[in-house]
Amino acid sequence: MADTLTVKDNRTGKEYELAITDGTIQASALREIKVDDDDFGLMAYDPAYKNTASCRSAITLIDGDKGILRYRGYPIEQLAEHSTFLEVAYLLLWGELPTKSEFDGWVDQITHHTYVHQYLIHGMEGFKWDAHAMGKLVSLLGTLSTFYEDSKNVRDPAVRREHIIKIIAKMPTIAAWCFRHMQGRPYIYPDNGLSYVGNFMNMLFRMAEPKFEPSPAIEKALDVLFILHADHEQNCSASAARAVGSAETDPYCSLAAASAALYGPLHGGANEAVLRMLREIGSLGNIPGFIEGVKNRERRLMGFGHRVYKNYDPRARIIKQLAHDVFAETGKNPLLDIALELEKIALDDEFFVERRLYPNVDFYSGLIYQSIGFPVEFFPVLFAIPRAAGWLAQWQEMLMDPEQKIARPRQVYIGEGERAYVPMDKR
Ligand SMILES: CC(=O)SCCNC(=O)CCNC(=O)[C@H](O)C(C)(C)COP(=O)(O)OP(=O)(O)OC[C@H]1O[C@@H](n2cnc3c(N)ncnc32)[C@H](O)[C@@H]1OP(=O)(O)O
Ligand SMILES: O=C([O-])CC(=O)C(=O)O
Repeated sequence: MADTLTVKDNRTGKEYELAITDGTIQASALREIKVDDDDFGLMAYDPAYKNTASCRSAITLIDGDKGILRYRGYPIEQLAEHSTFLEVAYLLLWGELPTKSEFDGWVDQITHHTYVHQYLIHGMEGFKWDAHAMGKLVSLLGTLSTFYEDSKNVRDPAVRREHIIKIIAKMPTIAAWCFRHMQGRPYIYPDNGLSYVGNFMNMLFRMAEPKFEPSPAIEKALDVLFILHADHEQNCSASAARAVGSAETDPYCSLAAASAALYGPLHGGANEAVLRMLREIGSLGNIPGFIEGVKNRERRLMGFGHRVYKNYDPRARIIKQLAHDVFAETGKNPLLDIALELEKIALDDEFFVERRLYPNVDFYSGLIYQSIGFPVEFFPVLFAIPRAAGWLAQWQEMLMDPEQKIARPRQVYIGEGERAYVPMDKR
């Protein structure tokens, strides 16, 4: 049932009637009132786009009040239980679950693009050994664009598909080499006889012959984490990929921009920040003092809160459960008890309840990564690898949308009016 809303353009005095269904102003109504370039009358001021839909999308649905997440209509719980990361990547990018032959073809294509140009190593060698892995990833993704001039032809669907495959295939190789560089160990080349995650882990952890073989439970856990991180509609990094890509920038540079956004501690860098926070708290006895500091706004409880979820993040629930499966193999992470107690206290405290702050995807993931053997600086990279599938799906959808134009928000100018230049000796 549609409601209507009347808005007035104060500049022209014109009135418009908008149809609202389920709290959303319909796109068709918005089209009717679309302003032309010279008409500033209907500009909305919405800092941080809290209430602005920047696009139409058919990829991912979040119902933040109910704590629901679906990729292309499939609930995240079902995908985590039954699917694999490469199948989910296919679903996000091409809209449907693949048939057996489509899937085999997809895996075959990904598998045959895992190698990166040898010269990329020169770029890697330019970094300090202890440079943050995310800084390296951002730079190397941008560098890759210089190897693929043809990727600039973003309006060609065949070119887009080729580079989507290349990026998904090469992300684990670049990430693993960032890790080896950090550790001062020789780079390991891809082994295309292994699974996506198996190959990644071999490139990370192999010491000498024979190849590194993760336990099936650990390999599965990392694959499930990849599924859970693959997309999340118009988050900060996906919006960066769309905005940069809307200038018809190539996909490598668009994803470098997305990775840079993900790096921040309020976004994908929160998984690293959570682990540092848990270490700093150090013991159960320090939790009440820490929580007081949060309530006094001295700091944030990292891994809590979300722009869209005002209920428990469904991924956090799955990851919390997954942690137990991993700890059965690796031994319990000693920081788990601090995380559980923080959650218990926060979910019972008026400050967090009033603001509807719940654990997000980053709250428990780092405990798993640490137990598998990753250093904290590498956690955001583990987020970026699967999120590349979502970024590419969002980037591709943006380019295919006939309504899409270059992303270019307006502003409300609050600076000085016109004034005359004052020579320096008169100031
Ligand atoms: C993959 C992801 O990106 S998931 C998010 C990962 N980021 C984090 O875990 C970092 C911690 N969380 C946060 O900083 C925020 O919750 C964000 C950035 C995720 C969302 O921010 P916004 O939607 O802009 O919410 P905003 O910052 O306006 O917070 C609303 C209120 O809750 C409080 N709040 C939000 N998150 C937290 C938190 N983690 N700890 C303490 N207080 C918080 C704010 O202080 C604010 O309170 P106020 O209204 O009294 O001023
Ligand atoms: O959606 C967001 O704002 C943050 C994000 O990427 C996620 O939670 O996975």
